[in-house]
Amino acid sequence: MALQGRKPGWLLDKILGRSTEERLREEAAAEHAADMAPQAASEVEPIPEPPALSPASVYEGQPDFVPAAEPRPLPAAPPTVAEASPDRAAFEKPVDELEGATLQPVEGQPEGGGPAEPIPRLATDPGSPRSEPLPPTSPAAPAAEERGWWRRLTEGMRRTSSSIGESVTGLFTKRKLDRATLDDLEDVLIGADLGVETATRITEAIGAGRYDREISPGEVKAIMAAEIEKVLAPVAVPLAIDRTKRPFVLLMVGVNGAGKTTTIGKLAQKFRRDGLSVVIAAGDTFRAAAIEQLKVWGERVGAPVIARGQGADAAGLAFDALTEARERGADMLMIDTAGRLQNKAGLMAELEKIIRVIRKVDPDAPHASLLVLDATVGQNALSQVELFARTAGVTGLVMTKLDGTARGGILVALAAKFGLPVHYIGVGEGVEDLEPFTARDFARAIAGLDENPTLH
Ligand SMILES: Nc1nc2c(ncn2[C@@H]2O[C@H](COP(=O)(O)OP(=O)(O)OP(=O)(O)O)[C@@H](O)[C@H]2O)c(=O)[nH]1
Repeated sequence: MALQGRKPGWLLDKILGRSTEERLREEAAAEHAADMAPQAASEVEPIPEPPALSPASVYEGQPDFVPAAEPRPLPAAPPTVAEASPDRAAFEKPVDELEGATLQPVEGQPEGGGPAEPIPRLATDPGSPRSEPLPPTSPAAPAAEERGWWRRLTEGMRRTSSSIGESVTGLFTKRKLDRATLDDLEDVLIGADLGVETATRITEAIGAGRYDREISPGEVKAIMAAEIEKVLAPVAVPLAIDRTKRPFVLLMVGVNGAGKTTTIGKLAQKFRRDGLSVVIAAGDTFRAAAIEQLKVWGERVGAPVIARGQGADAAGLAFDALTEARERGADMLMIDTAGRLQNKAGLMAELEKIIRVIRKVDPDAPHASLLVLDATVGQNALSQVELFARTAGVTGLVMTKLDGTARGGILVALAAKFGLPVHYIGVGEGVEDLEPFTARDFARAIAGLDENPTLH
Protein backbone atom coordinates (compact mmCIF):
# COMPACT_ATOMS: atom_id res chain seq x y z
CA MET A 1 0.00 0.00 0.00
CA ALA A 2 1.16 3.53 -0.81
CA LEU A 3 1.15 4.64 2.88
CA GLN A 4 3.38 1.76 3.98
CA GLY A 5 6.99 2.71 4.62
CA ARG A 6 6.13 6.36 5.14
CA LYS A 7 7.71 7.99 8.22
CA PRO A 8 5.22 9.24 10.83
CA GLY A 9 4.28 12.86 10.21
CA TRP A 10 4.93 12.75 6.45
CA LEU A 11 1.42 14.05 5.65
CA LEU A 12 1.90 17.12 7.91
CA ASP A 13 5.31 17.69 6.37
CA LYS A 14 3.74 17.63 2.95
CA ILE A 15 1.06 20.14 3.97
CA LEU A 16 3.66 22.45 5.56
CA GLY A 17 5.97 22.09 2.58
CA ARG A 18 9.00 20.83 4.56
CA SER A 19 11.17 17.79 4.28
CA THR A 20 11.04 15.00 6.85
CA GLU A 21 14.73 15.69 7.65
CA GLU A 22 13.90 19.31 8.47
CA ARG A 23 11.14 18.25 10.82
CA LEU A 24 13.35 15.69 12.58
CA ARG A 25 16.03 18.33 13.06
CA GLU A 26 13.46 20.69 14.59
CA GLU A 27 12.18 17.94 16.88
CA ALA A 28 15.70 17.08 18.06
CA ALA A 29 16.40 20.76 18.78
CA ALA A 30 13.16 21.05 20.75
CA GLU A 31 14.06 17.94 22.76
CA HIS A 32 17.49 19.36 23.58
CA ALA A 33 15.94 22.64 24.68
CA ALA A 34 13.53 20.71 26.90
CA ASP A 35 16.47 18.86 28.45
CA MET A 36 18.17 22.11 29.33
CA ALA A 37 14.99 23.63 30.62
CA PRO A 38 14.35 23.55 34.36
CA GLN A 39 12.92 20.37 35.68
CA ALA A 40 9.16 20.45 35.57
CA ALA A 41 9.37 23.74 33.75
CA SER A 42 5.66 24.33 33.98
CA GLU A 43 5.88 24.26 37.75
CA VAL A 44 8.84 26.60 37.97
CA GLU A 45 7.89 30.05 39.07
CA PRO A 46 9.10 32.69 36.66
CA ILE A 47 12.06 34.65 37.88
CA PRO A 48 10.79 38.18 38.30
CA GLU A 49 12.80 40.99 36.81
CA PRO A 50 14.42 43.09 39.50
CA PRO A 51 12.63 46.42 39.78
CA ALA A 52 14.50 49.62 39.06
CA LEU A 53 15.73 50.69 42.48
CA SER A 54 17.71 53.69 43.44
CA PRO A 55 21.19 52.31 43.91
CA ALA A 56 22.02 51.84 47.53
CA SER A 57 25.13 49.93 46.75
CA VAL A 58 27.58 50.38 43.95
CA TYR A 59 26.69 46.86 42.87
CA GLU A 60 23.00 47.45 42.38
CA GLY A 61 22.07 47.08 38.75
CA GLN A 62 25.37 45.32 38.05
CA PRO A 63 25.82 41.61 37.43
CA ASP A 64 26.36 39.76 40.68
CA PHE A 65 29.74 38.55 39.59
CA VAL A 66 32.49 39.83 37.36
CA PRO A 67 33.75 37.96 34.34
CA ALA A 68 37.33 37.00 35.10
CA ALA A 69 39.64 38.62 32.58
CA GLU A 70 42.46 36.24 33.34
CA PRO A 71 42.10 32.67 34.44
CA ARG A 72 42.25 32.77 38.23
CA PRO A 73 45.12 31.09 40.01
CA LEU A 74 44.00 27.80 41.34
CA PRO A 75 44.00 27.05 45.00
CA ALA A 76 46.71 24.66 45.98
CA ALA A 77 45.58 21.10 45.59
CA PRO A 78 44.60 19.73 48.94
CA PRO A 79 46.78 16.94 50.16
CA THR A 80 45.79 13.56 48.90
CA VAL A 81 44.35 11.55 51.69
CA ALA A 82 43.67 7.90 51.90
CA GLU A 83 40.44 7.12 50.14
CA ALA A 84 37.72 8.10 52.55
CA SER A 85 35.21 5.38 52.13
CA PRO A 86 32.07 6.94 53.53
CA ASP A 87 30.92 4.87 56.39
CA ARG A 88 27.27 4.36 55.61
CA ALA A 89 26.35 3.41 59.16
CA ALA A 90 27.94 6.59 60.39
CA PHE A 91 26.14 8.56 57.71
CA GLU A 92 22.82 7.22 58.75
CA LYS A 93 23.41 7.79 62.40
CA PRO A 94 22.86 11.45 63.18
CA VAL A 95 25.78 12.84 65.07
CA ASP A 96 25.12 15.90 67.12
CA GLU A 97 28.62 17.06 67.76
CA LEU A 98 31.60 17.24 65.52
CA GLU A 99 34.80 16.26 67.15
CA GLY A 100 36.20 19.55 68.33
CA ALA A 101 33.72 22.14 69.45
CA THR A 102 35.29 24.81 67.30
CA LEU A 103 33.38 23.57 64.28
CA GLN A 104 29.97 23.82 65.79
CA PRO A 105 27.80 26.69 64.72
CA VAL A 106 25.70 28.28 67.42
CA GLU A 107 22.28 27.80 66.01
CA GLY A 108 19.66 30.35 66.76
CA GLN A 109 21.45 31.33 69.92
CA PRO A 110 21.00 35.01 70.60
CA GLU A 111 23.75 37.18 71.92
CA GLY A 112 23.27 40.16 74.09
CA GLY A 113 20.21 38.65 75.68
CA GLY A 114 17.90 39.35 72.74
CA PRO A 115 15.41 36.72 71.62
CA ALA A 116 16.52 34.39 68.85
CA GLU A 117 14.54 34.29 65.66
CA PRO A 118 12.56 31.07 65.84
CA ILE A 119 13.84 28.62 63.26
CA PRO A 120 10.86 27.05 61.55
CA ARG A 121 10.97 23.29 61.17
CA LEU A 122 10.43 21.28 58.06
CA ALA A 123 7.58 18.91 58.73
CA THR A 124 8.58 16.41 56.06
CA ASP A 125 11.86 15.50 57.71
CA PRO A 126 11.11 14.69 61.29
CA GLY A 127 14.03 12.32 61.64
CA SER A 128 16.62 14.81 60.56
CA PRO A 129 19.06 15.98 63.21
CA ARG A 130 18.12 19.52 62.27
CA SER A 131 15.17 20.28 60.05
CA GLU A 132 15.27 23.42 57.99
CA PRO A 133 12.39 25.34 56.62
CA LEU A 134 11.89 25.32 52.91
CA PRO A 135 12.86 28.61 51.37
CA PRO A 136 10.12 31.22 51.15
CA THR A 137 7.48 30.30 48.60
CA SER A 138 8.00 33.40 46.55
CA PRO A 139 11.50 33.70 45.12
CA ALA A 140 11.47 37.44 45.58
CA ALA A 141 9.09 38.82 48.10
CA PRO A 142 8.06 42.14 46.54
CA ALA A 143 8.20 43.89 49.90
CA ALA A 144 11.82 42.86 50.32
CA GLU A 145 12.75 44.10 46.85
CA GLU A 146 11.04 47.41 47.35
CA ARG A 147 12.99 48.06 50.50
CA GLY A 148 16.26 48.26 48.58
CA TRP A 149 19.54 46.77 49.60
CA TRP A 150 20.72 49.60 51.85
CA ARG A 151 17.62 49.32 54.01
CA ARG A 152 17.85 45.56 54.14
CA LEU A 153 21.51 45.83 55.09
CA THR A 154 21.00 48.41 57.83
CA GLU A 155 17.88 46.76 59.19
CA GLY A 156 19.69 43.43 59.19
CA MET A 157 22.75 44.88 60.83
CA ARG A 158 20.77 46.78 63.45
CA ARG A 159 21.70 44.52 66.33
CA THR A 160 25.39 44.97 65.59
CA SER A 161 25.21 48.70 64.91
CA SER A 162 22.95 49.57 67.81
CA SER A 163 25.09 47.70 70.33
CA ILE A 164 28.12 49.69 69.15
CA GLY A 165 26.14 52.91 68.62
CA GLU A 166 24.61 52.94 72.10
CA SER A 167 28.01 52.48 73.70
CA VAL A 168 29.51 55.26 71.58
CA THR A 169 26.71 57.62 72.56
CA GLY A 170 27.10 56.71 76.22
CA LEU A 171 30.86 57.14 76.16
CA PHE A 172 31.21 60.29 74.10
CA THR A 173 28.25 62.50 74.94
CA LYS A 174 29.49 65.73 76.50
CA ARG A 175 32.79 64.28 77.66
CA LYS A 176 36.31 65.33 76.98
CA LEU A 177 38.32 62.64 75.31
CA ASP A 178 40.73 60.78 77.54
CA ARG A 179 42.58 57.49 77.60
CA ALA A 180 40.03 55.80 79.86
CA THR A 181 37.20 56.57 77.44
CA LEU A 182 39.19 55.20 74.55
CA ASP A 183 40.00 52.07 76.53
CA ASP A 184 36.30 51.62 77.19
CA LEU A 185 35.56 52.03 73.49
CA GLU A 186 38.26 49.51 72.64
CA ASP A 187 36.57 47.00 74.96
CA VAL A 188 33.23 47.64 73.26
CA LEU A 189 34.73 47.06 69.82
CA ILE A 190 36.51 43.89 70.91
CA GLY A 191 33.24 42.73 72.48
CA ALA A 192 31.55 43.36 69.13
CA ASP A 193 34.03 40.91 67.58
CA LEU A 194 35.94 43.42 65.50
CA GLY A 195 39.21 42.01 66.74
CA VAL A 196 41.94 43.59 68.85
CA GLU A 197 43.92 44.87 65.88
CA THR A 198 41.05 46.85 64.36
CA ALA A 199 39.74 48.00 67.73
CA THR A 200 43.16 49.48 68.52
CA ARG A 201 43.43 51.01 65.09
CA ILE A 202 40.05 52.72 65.52
CA THR A 203 40.76 54.08 68.99
CA GLU A 204 44.16 55.38 67.91
CA ALA A 205 42.58 57.18 64.96
CA ILE A 206 39.95 58.72 67.24
CA GLY A 207 42.52 59.78 69.81
CA ALA A 208 44.96 61.30 67.32
CA GLY A 209 45.22 65.00 68.25
CA ARG A 210 41.89 65.05 70.08
CA TYR A 211 42.77 64.46 73.74
CA ASP A 212 41.07 66.87 76.15
CA ARG A 213 38.67 67.97 73.46
CA GLU A 214 35.01 67.13 73.09
CA ILE A 215 34.22 64.77 70.28
CA SER A 216 30.65 64.01 69.28
CA PRO A 217 29.28 60.47 68.88
CA GLY A 218 28.71 61.31 65.20
CA GLU A 219 32.40 62.15 64.71
CA VAL A 220 33.43 58.96 66.48
CA LYS A 221 31.18 56.92 64.21
CA ALA A 222 32.54 58.62 61.10
CA ILE A 223 36.15 57.87 62.10
CA MET A 224 35.17 54.33 63.00
CA ALA A 225 33.48 53.80 59.62
CA ALA A 226 36.50 55.19 57.78
CA GLU A 227 38.90 52.88 59.64
CA ILE A 228 36.69 49.84 59.18
CA GLU A 229 36.38 50.63 55.49
CA LYS A 230 40.18 50.68 55.18
CA VAL A 231 40.34 47.17 56.62
CA LEU A 232 37.51 45.86 54.47
CA ALA A 233 38.33 47.49 51.14
CA PRO A 234 41.03 44.99 50.13
CA VAL A 235 38.71 42.00 50.72
CA ALA A 236 35.59 43.40 49.05
CA VAL A 237 36.24 41.52 45.87
CA PRO A 238 33.40 40.45 43.57
CA LEU A 239 33.22 36.79 42.65
CA ALA A 240 35.05 36.43 39.35
CA ILE A 241 33.52 33.93 36.99
CA ASP A 242 35.80 32.80 34.24
CA ARG A 243 33.45 32.29 31.32
CA THR A 244 36.02 30.20 29.49
CA LYS A 245 35.40 27.48 32.05
CA ARG A 246 32.29 25.61 31.10
CA PRO A 247 30.99 24.81 33.51
CA PHE A 248 32.57 27.13 36.05
CA VAL A 249 32.61 24.92 39.13
CA LEU A 250 31.69 26.57 42.42
CA LEU A 251 32.20 24.42 45.50
CA MET A 252 30.29 25.51 48.59
CA VAL A 253 31.72 24.48 51.94
CA GLY A 254 31.00 25.29 55.56
CA VAL A 255 29.73 23.75 58.77
CA ASN A 256 26.18 22.52 59.03
CA GLY A 257 23.61 25.22 59.40
CA ALA A 258 25.90 27.99 58.14
CA GLY A 259 23.55 28.60 55.23
CA LYS A 260 25.23 26.77 52.34
CA THR A 261 22.10 25.33 50.82
CA THR A 262 20.18 28.58 51.13
CA THR A 263 23.10 30.53 49.72
CA ILE A 264 23.32 28.19 46.75
CA GLY A 265 19.64 28.85 46.05
CA LYS A 266 20.08 32.61 46.33
CA LEU A 267 23.21 32.63 44.18
CA ALA A 268 21.66 30.32 41.59
CA GLN A 269 18.84 32.81 41.24
CA LYS A 270 21.32 35.65 40.73
CA PHE A 271 23.29 33.71 38.13
CA ARG A 272 20.11 32.73 36.30
CA ARG A 273 19.03 36.36 36.23
CA ASP A 274 22.37 37.26 34.77
CA GLY A 275 21.65 34.82 31.96
CA LEU A 276 23.82 31.90 33.06
CA SER A 277 22.65 28.30 32.91
CA VAL A 278 23.23 26.62 36.24
CA VAL A 279 23.35 23.00 37.37
CA ILE A 280 23.30 22.21 41.09
CA ALA A 281 24.79 19.11 42.70
CA ALA A 282 23.07 18.12 45.94
CA GLY A 283 26.31 17.00 47.55
CA ASP A 284 25.07 17.29 51.13
CA THR A 285 24.06 13.66 51.08
CA PHE A 286 24.21 13.52 54.84
CA ARG A 287 20.86 15.16 55.30
CA ALA A 288 17.76 14.22 53.31
CA ALA A 289 16.20 17.60 54.03
CA ALA A 290 19.14 19.39 52.39
CA ILE A 291 18.58 17.41 49.20
CA GLU A 292 14.87 18.25 49.20
CA GLN A 293 15.55 21.89 50.03
CA LEU A 294 17.91 22.15 47.08
CA LYS A 295 15.43 20.53 44.72
CA VAL A 296 12.88 23.16 45.66
CA TRP A 297 15.39 25.91 45.05
CA GLY A 298 16.35 24.32 41.75
CA GLU A 299 12.76 24.22 40.55
CA ARG A 300 12.19 27.73 41.69
CA VAL A 301 15.14 29.27 39.90
CA GLY A 302 15.20 26.98 36.89
CA ALA A 303 18.36 25.01 37.64
CA PRO A 304 18.48 21.23 37.27
CA VAL A 305 19.49 19.55 40.52
CA ILE A 306 21.57 16.38 40.35
CA ALA A 307 20.78 14.37 43.45
CA ARG A 308 21.05 10.89 44.89
CA GLY A 309 19.62 9.43 48.04
CA GLN A 310 20.68 10.21 51.56
CA GLY A 311 24.02 8.62 52.43
CA ALA A 312 25.16 8.38 48.80
CA ASP A 313 28.81 8.99 48.00
CA ALA A 314 29.12 12.75 47.61
CA ALA A 315 32.29 12.58 45.52
CA GLY A 316 30.66 10.20 43.05
CA LEU A 317 27.67 12.48 42.84
CA ALA A 318 29.91 15.50 42.20
CA PHE A 319 31.72 13.58 39.45
CA ASP A 320 28.42 12.68 37.75
CA ALA A 321 27.09 16.21 38.15
CA LEU A 322 30.19 17.73 36.55
CA THR A 323 30.03 15.26 33.69
CA GLU A 324 26.37 16.02 33.14
CA ALA A 325 26.79 19.79 33.46
CA ARG A 326 29.51 19.58 30.86
CA GLU A 327 27.35 17.53 28.52
CA ARG A 328 24.56 20.04 28.90
CA GLY A 329 26.92 22.89 28.12
CA ALA A 330 25.99 24.57 31.41
CA ASP A 331 27.76 27.79 32.43
CA MET A 332 27.91 26.97 36.12
CA LEU A 333 27.96 23.96 38.39
CA MET A 334 27.34 24.67 42.07
CA ILE A 335 28.20 21.83 44.42
CA ASP A 336 26.62 21.69 47.86
CA THR A 337 28.53 19.75 50.50
CA ALA A 338 27.75 18.33 53.89
CA GLY A 339 28.69 20.41 56.90
CA ARG A 340 28.58 17.55 59.32
CA LEU A 341 29.83 14.02 59.08
CA GLN A 342 30.75 11.48 61.64
CA ASN A 343 33.61 13.69 62.76
CA LYS A 344 35.76 16.61 61.66
CA ALA A 345 38.30 14.33 59.99
CA GLY A 346 35.50 12.60 58.07
CA LEU A 347 34.16 15.92 56.85
CA MET A 348 37.55 17.11 55.69
CA ALA A 349 38.36 13.78 54.03
CA GLU A 350 35.11 13.99 52.11
CA LEU A 351 35.84 17.51 50.89
CA GLU A 352 39.29 16.46 49.76
CA LYS A 353 37.83 13.47 47.99
CA ILE A 354 35.24 15.59 46.19
CA ILE A 355 37.97 17.90 44.92
CA ARG A 356 40.18 15.02 43.89
CA VAL A 357 37.41 13.28 42.03
CA ILE A 358 36.06 16.29 40.12
CA ARG A 359 39.61 17.03 39.00
CA LYS A 360 39.46 13.79 37.06
CA VAL A 361 36.87 15.50 34.87
CA ASP A 362 38.37 18.99 34.94
CA PRO A 363 41.87 19.34 36.39
CA ASP A 364 41.20 23.01 37.19
CA ALA A 365 38.04 22.38 39.20
CA PRO A 366 36.78 23.74 41.48
CA HIS A 367 37.28 27.18 39.97
CA ALA A 368 36.10 28.81 43.17
CA SER A 369 35.60 27.36 46.60
CA LEU A 370 33.38 29.48 48.81
CA LEU A 371 33.29 29.09 52.56
CA VAL A 372 29.89 30.00 53.97
CA LEU A 373 30.17 31.41 57.48
CA ASP A 374 27.39 32.09 59.94
CA ALA A 375 28.02 35.47 61.57
CA THR A 376 26.28 34.44 64.77
CA VAL A 377 29.16 32.14 65.72
CA GLY A 378 31.39 35.17 66.31
CA GLN A 379 35.03 34.31 67.03
CA ASN A 380 34.42 30.69 66.11
CA ALA A 381 34.40 31.81 62.47
CA LEU A 382 38.16 32.36 62.70
CA SER A 383 38.88 28.69 63.38
CA GLN A 384 36.41 27.64 60.69
CA VAL A 385 38.32 29.69 58.13
CA GLU A 386 41.62 28.17 59.21
CA LEU A 387 40.29 24.66 58.94
CA PHE A 388 38.45 24.94 55.63
CA ALA A 389 41.15 27.04 54.00
CA ARG A 390 43.61 24.23 54.64
CA THR A 391 41.35 21.50 53.35
CA ALA A 392 39.16 22.95 50.66
CA GLY A 393 41.46 25.63 49.23
CA VAL A 394 38.91 28.32 50.06
CA THR A 395 39.08 31.16 47.54
CA GLY A 396 36.44 33.40 49.08
CA LEU A 397 33.90 33.89 51.83
CA VAL A 398 30.17 34.39 52.10
CA MET A 399 28.92 35.57 55.46
CA THR A 400 25.30 34.82 56.31
CA LYS A 401 22.92 35.72 59.14
CA LEU A 402 24.34 39.16 59.77
CA ASP A 403 20.75 40.06 60.58
CA GLY A 404 20.44 37.69 63.52
CA THR A 405 23.40 38.87 65.52
CA ALA A 406 25.20 41.68 67.29
CA ARG A 407 28.46 40.05 66.20
CA GLY A 408 28.67 41.38 62.64
CA GLY A 409 32.05 42.83 63.55
CA ILE A 410 33.53 39.39 63.04
CA LEU A 411 33.70 40.11 59.34
CA VAL A 412 36.17 42.90 60.09
CA ALA A 413 38.29 40.59 62.24
CA LEU A 414 38.29 37.99 59.45
CA ALA A 415 39.35 40.58 56.90
CA ALA A 416 42.20 41.78 59.10
CA LYS A 417 43.40 38.29 59.91
CA PHE A 418 43.07 36.36 56.64
CA GLY A 419 42.59 38.88 53.84
CA LEU A 420 40.40 36.38 52.00
CA PRO A 421 37.96 37.91 49.51
CA VAL A 422 34.47 38.40 50.86
CA HIS A 423 32.09 38.01 47.94
CA TYR A 424 28.61 38.14 49.43
CA ILE A 425 26.81 38.82 52.68
CA GLY A 426 23.42 37.59 53.79
CA VAL A 427 21.09 39.60 55.99
CA GLY A 428 17.99 37.45 55.94
CA GLU A 429 16.34 34.30 54.71
CA GLY A 430 14.67 35.90 51.70
CA VAL A 431 16.11 35.30 48.27
CA GLU A 432 16.93 39.00 47.94
CA ASP A 433 18.77 39.12 51.25
CA LEU A 434 22.13 38.15 49.79
CA GLU A 435 24.19 40.79 48.02
CA PRO A 436 27.72 41.41 46.85
CA PHE A 437 29.85 42.74 49.65
CA THR A 438 30.90 46.38 49.56
CA ALA A 439 33.36 47.79 52.09
CA ARG A 440 31.88 51.26 52.41
CA ASP A 441 28.27 50.17 52.81
CA PHE A 442 29.18 47.57 55.38
CA ALA A 443 31.47 49.94 57.30
CA ARG A 444 28.79 52.62 57.44
CA ALA A 445 26.10 50.13 58.40
CA ILE A 446 28.18 48.73 61.25
CA ALA A 447 28.93 52.24 62.54
CA GLY A 448 25.24 53.12 62.31
CA LEU A 449 25.76 55.91 59.78
CA ASP A 450 23.49 57.01 56.97
CA GLU A 451 23.57 55.75 53.47
CA ASN A 452 26.79 55.89 51.51
CA PRO A 453 27.15 59.64 50.84
CA THR A 454 29.22 59.24 47.69
CA LEU A 455 26.18 57.91 45.86
CA HIS A 456 24.25 61.14 46.23
N1 LIG B 1 18.41 35.06 59.37
C1 LIG B 1 19.09 34.48 58.38
N2 LIG B 1 18.95 33.16 58.19
C2 LIG B 1 19.65 32.58 57.18
C3 LIG B 1 20.52 33.31 56.35
N3 LIG B 1 21.09 32.43 55.46
C4 LIG B 1 20.57 31.21 55.75
N4 LIG B 1 19.70 31.29 56.79
C5 LIG B 1 18.95 30.22 57.43
O1 LIG B 1 19.84 29.34 58.10
C6 LIG B 1 19.30 28.04 58.17
C7 LIG B 1 20.32 27.02 57.72
O2 LIG B 1 20.58 27.23 56.35
P1 LIG B 1 21.02 26.04 55.36
O3 LIG B 1 21.18 26.68 54.04
O4 LIG B 1 20.15 24.88 55.45
O5 LIG B 1 22.42 25.65 55.99
P2 LIG B 1 23.46 24.55 55.49
O6 LIG B 1 24.81 25.14 55.69
O7 LIG B 1 23.13 24.09 54.13
O8 LIG B 1 23.24 23.40 56.53
P3 LIG B 1 23.53 21.81 56.34
O9 LIG B 1 22.68 21.38 55.21
O10 LIG B 1 23.13 21.22 57.64
O11 LIG B 1 24.97 21.67 56.07
C8 LIG B 1 18.04 28.09 57.33
O12 LIG B 1 16.94 28.25 58.20
C9 LIG B 1 18.21 29.34 56.47
O13 LIG B 1 16.99 29.90 56.06
C10 LIG B 1 20.67 34.73 56.59
O14 LIG B 1 21.42 35.47 55.93
N5 LIG B 1 19.91 35.24 57.62
